[in-house]
Amino acid sequence: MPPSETPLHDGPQGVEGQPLIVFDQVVKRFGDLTVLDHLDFQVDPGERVTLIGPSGSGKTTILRLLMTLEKVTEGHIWVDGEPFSHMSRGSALVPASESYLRAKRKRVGMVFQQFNLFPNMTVRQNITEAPIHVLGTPKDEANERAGELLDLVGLGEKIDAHPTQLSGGQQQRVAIARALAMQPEILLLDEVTSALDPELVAGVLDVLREIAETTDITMLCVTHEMGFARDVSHRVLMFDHGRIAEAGPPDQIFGDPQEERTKSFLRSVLDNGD
Ligand SMILES: Nc1ncnc2c1ncn2[C@@H]1O[C@H](COP(=O)(O)OP(=O)(O)OP(=O)(O)O)[C@@H](O)[C@H]1O
Repeated sequence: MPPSETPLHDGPQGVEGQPLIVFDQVVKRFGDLTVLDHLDFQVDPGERVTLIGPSGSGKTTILRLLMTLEKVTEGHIWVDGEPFSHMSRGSALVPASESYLRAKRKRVGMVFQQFNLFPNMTVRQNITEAPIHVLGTPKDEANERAGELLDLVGLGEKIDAHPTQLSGGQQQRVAIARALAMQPEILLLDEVTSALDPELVAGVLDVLREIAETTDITMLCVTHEMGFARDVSHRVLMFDHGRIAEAGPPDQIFGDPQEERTKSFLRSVLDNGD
């Protein structure tokens, strides 16, 4: 799916043919450190985008902004034509309030490197907690959906287990099911296999491949798993110092990169055996 050519300037309107996510001149600073530097990019509905680039180039910060865990320093983020980092007040955009962000956050699911499951809850409770308490889903319906999602990630028989009884790969598959239980339009994946023993990586990637193939969820994925990125993404963005150094379909970025920074980054990843 090609990236949308829709211009940014009239304010995206959330109609068919418009991008789902727009970063418009986004700057993110932590103190004196500029992590994202007037960043512009767009993601279409259903598009799967992989973010690659050296450590510290700002990839995780992009996901955290979309999860509303960070706030932009300058610029704007739009989702489905509506302000995401800000909210409208009359004709002006003002910084978003916590309640506004909480409502927006429901559209986005994130899976982290560390699985972050609640250790005192069963697998079922981990998955149904947010749908019941945030979305108001009836308990029976949430339980039924938890069972379906656990089947999808191949863990149907673990519904009453506790996270400590599961391997890292199984915990991460539960974390994927938990993110999907909120029925997000956007799924953010941040190095989801980095904390796993090598033999557990393939099982998690297979689950994500299946989700990519069988749903139209929009995915933004930070990963060093280049084979996976090549298989599932429509587009790869190579970041360097908070800007996009190169962007294109995976065959081009991995097979025929144009920028020296992309070439040296890919060489370093391959040298590390990833
Ligand atoms: N809360 C924070 N406070 C201060 N500095 C931060 C904070 N979060 C991130 N940074 C800094 O911002 C820079 C970009 O971090 P980010 O995690 O987005 O990079 P990354 O490209 O995802 O790197 P990696 O591949 O190592 O995860 C880093 O220098 C990091 O130390």
